[in-house]
Amino acid sequence: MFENRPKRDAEVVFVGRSNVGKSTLMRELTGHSKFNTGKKPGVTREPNHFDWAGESFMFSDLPGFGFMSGVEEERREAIKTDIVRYIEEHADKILVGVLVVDGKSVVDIIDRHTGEDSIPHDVEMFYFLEELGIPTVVAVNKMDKVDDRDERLNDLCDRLGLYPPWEQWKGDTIAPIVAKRGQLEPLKEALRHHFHEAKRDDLLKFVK
Ligand SMILES: Nc1nc2c(ncn2[C@@H]2O[C@H](COP(=O)(O)OP(=O)(O)OP(=O)(O)O)[C@@H](O)[C@H]2O)c(=O)[nH]1
Ligand SMILES: [Mg+2]
Repeated sequence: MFENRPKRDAEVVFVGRSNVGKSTLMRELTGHSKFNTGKKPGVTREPNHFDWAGESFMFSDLPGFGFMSGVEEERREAIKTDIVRYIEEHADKILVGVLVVDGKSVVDIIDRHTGEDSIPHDVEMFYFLEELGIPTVVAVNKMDKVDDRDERLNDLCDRLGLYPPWEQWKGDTIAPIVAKRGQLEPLKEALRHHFHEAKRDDLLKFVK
């Protein structure tokens, strides 16, 4: 599983539920249209790596996790296990993990899945990246559909254990974007911040 990974020493991975716009985001970020996007969740089943000849860097769009209509529970669990293994295995190469969420629905989904002994996928993935010591940016996508912007973003911070107001996390952790329209500057800014922190200013050109 996931054996098509090019050998690169620096990588940014995109993770998130199915249909949140990961592939759209990759397409906009790289200016490349090879990524399949679609209305139907579960479009991406294998990682999509975007690398450059002669460069040590790549972006990787990992498959979506969580509910996908028409995909069996067992298959969904297998995809999630593969994602977790992939990240663990390549943690030393992963400079930044980008958790992509749908700004309109993420808080409701988190609240719906928070139980006595269950933790929602998005929150779990955020903590998982943190535990591995991978700097994490939450790309809050589809902000074009959100009216109560500040309230939504503050609620999301609260659910992720980040002390509100959300503005405190701007620039490194919380990045509201509209991938569909190429409005990605907050995410690019956060990526530049983390590249710089990792002493990889040579990579800034990929997020200009
Ligand atoms: N309103 C709105 N829709 C968006 C935005 N970005 C992506 N979409 C739409 O969301 C749907 C899913 O986009 P994808 O990029 O395929 O999502 P994905 O996360 O790669 O999905 P999987 O491959 O199933 O994991 C598409 O219909 C996109 O056009 C956005 O910023 N705003
Ligand atoms: Mg996709």
